[in-house]
Amino acid sequence: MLARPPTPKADWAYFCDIDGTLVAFAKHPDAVEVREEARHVLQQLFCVTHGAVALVSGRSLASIDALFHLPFLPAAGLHGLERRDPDGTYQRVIDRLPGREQLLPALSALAARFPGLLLEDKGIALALHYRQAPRLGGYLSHTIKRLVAPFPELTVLKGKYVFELKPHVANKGEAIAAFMRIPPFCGRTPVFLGDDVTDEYGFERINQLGGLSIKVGPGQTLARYRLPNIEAALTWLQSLTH
Ligand SMILES: O=P(O)(O)OC[C@H]1O[C@H](O[C@H]2O[C@H](CO)[C@@H](O)[C@H](O)[C@H]2O)[C@H](O)[C@@H](O)[C@@H]1O
Ligand SMILES: [Mg+2]
Repeated sequence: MLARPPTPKADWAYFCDIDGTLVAFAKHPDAVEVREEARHVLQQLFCVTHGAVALVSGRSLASIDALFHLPFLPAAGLHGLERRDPDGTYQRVIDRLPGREQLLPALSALAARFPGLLLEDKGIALALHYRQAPRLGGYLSHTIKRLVAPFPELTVLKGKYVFELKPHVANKGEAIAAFMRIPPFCGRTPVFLGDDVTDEYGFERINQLGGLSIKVGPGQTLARYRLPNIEAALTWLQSLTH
């Protein structure tokens, strides 16, 4: 049983996952609703911490900006493959997805074959969603394993009703570590809130850095603290800004 995290402090650095942590799941990636409360809490955190807050997501930066409309906010997209630093500089760890020419048509064909599957083309990462066809999980796992076998540079992340294919050169933990090397993050205690298996890289790195790893929702985790749901995560973050 994991404890609730202690009261947040203004001199910590805050890293937040998006889907399942700040925003409730929807049937389609574009159908999520970002509550004004979530935008507000990020803006307030940004002010109170003098900019030491970043979103760390599997979504692309373009998708993050389309959802939150906070283009000044530091963010890591695509599980750390791309980053917007506090000075606004855009960084990409890699320019192309190895095997994209083979994988995109193969996954498109798969998505076209089964109703309920959705292929999200994120450029240097691909996500095959099966939230609306959950019984296909086992079959997709085998099929995708076979498709990526010729590309050892790739990792398959199994998220919530999604298989994400990405180069293994980056992950959320490395993205957090990169932010922690630069102002205004450096020298602070890092905090990371996440809900999914893909956030475990972040929790592991936060633990190494002596920070606070916070799992939002149920499930096995390396995180040292837990908050039961999105509501509790927002309330916890808000308690710093009041
Ligand atoms: O790292 P996160 O910020 O949690 O993003 C993870 C993935 O989130 C999105 O997919 C998930 O949310 C969708 C909308 O609720 C849902 O339909 C899907 O089943 C979930 O897996 C996003 O589409 C992905 O690109 C992110 O990697
Ligand atoms: Mg998430």
